[in-house]
Amino acid sequence: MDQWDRRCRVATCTVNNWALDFRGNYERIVKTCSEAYALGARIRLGPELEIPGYGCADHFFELDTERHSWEMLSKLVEKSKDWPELLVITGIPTRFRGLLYNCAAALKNGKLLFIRAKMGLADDNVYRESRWFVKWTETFKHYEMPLNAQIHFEQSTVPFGDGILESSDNVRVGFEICEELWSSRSTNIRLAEQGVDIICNGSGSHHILGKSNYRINQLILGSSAKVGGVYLYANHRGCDGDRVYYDGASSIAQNGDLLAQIHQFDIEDTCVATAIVDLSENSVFRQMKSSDRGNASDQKTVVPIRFDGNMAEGVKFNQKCTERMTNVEDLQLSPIAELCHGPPAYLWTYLRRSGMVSFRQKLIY
Ligand SMILES: NC(=O)CC[C@H](N)C(=O)O
Repeated sequence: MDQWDRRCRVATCTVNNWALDFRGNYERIVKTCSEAYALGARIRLGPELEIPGYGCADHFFELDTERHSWEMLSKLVEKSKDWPELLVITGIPTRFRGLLYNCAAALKNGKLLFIRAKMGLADDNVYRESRWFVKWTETFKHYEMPLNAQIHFEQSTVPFGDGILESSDNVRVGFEICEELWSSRSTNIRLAEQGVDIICNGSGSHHILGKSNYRINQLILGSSAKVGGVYLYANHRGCDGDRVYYDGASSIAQNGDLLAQIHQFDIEDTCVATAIVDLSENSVFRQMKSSDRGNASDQKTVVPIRFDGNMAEGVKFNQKCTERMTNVEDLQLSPIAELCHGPPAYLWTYLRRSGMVSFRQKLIY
């Protein structure tokens, strides 16, 4: 049974992580978690495969990539005791039954809660995910996965697969990893049918002219306007391990409204955005659509993975919910503005990653 005051501060972030920079990536993740926590957030979402970096390419064939990622995850789980009320969602490759999955990991206050495996891989355009990963196919099914005893955790197993998390105060958190949103069978539909309050999408989505606006306006806002709920989207920024450029624009939406969006082409290493959302608004929004209520009532009830701690607390009684953004024009660039801001941002991150001090460009031919 829902409680009445269900306001909660949620956080998303853009992180300029680099393929195989395990320590640096860990530090950036810790920085964003600390910032989100200091701002009073109860959940912090990071981008896809955030721990090793999205663009590790054939390094995903090397066991060292998994091993160092899991070493960092173990450190992060320990570190999460510094933010006891914060649910941290990060990204990590995980081997289960001998197969490698692209996963989101959920952890809180020293405990690894769930490893959610990606259910639709990206192989179009510059993406080659099925070269390294397999997709998880068992909808809303998860298994107890034994943890590697060589890496320190205070627990010996963790649920692995597909599922929904539920806090002590019944806030439901679900996962839709990057490509799953782009697919016509988007996961957010069945998450909403299970009453999920907060949908987390950690992504590794690269820049193409106009793509960012499509991603936010058509996919994130379009989906959230259809199925309702809070949508947290986090994307990388920078070059990662590839020649492509990831263009951030991490955002927070609720019931079709944009509440926060991190700038597409900033050059900071990390950015955090938060919003105060009233989760009761999700119920009101969904209650209004009888067709979807009918669809939802047809579905079998999924037993959630419960975790300790309240999500809908910490917002003071006089703090208002974040209002819908009205200055989207400043954030959602025109194609000309994207052409002006994109290449300098790309050159900056490329220069920084290469360790050089400048570019040499012949001006006279
Ligand atoms: N990493 C992914 O799953 C990429 C998904 C999607 N095709 C995009 O370009 O953003």
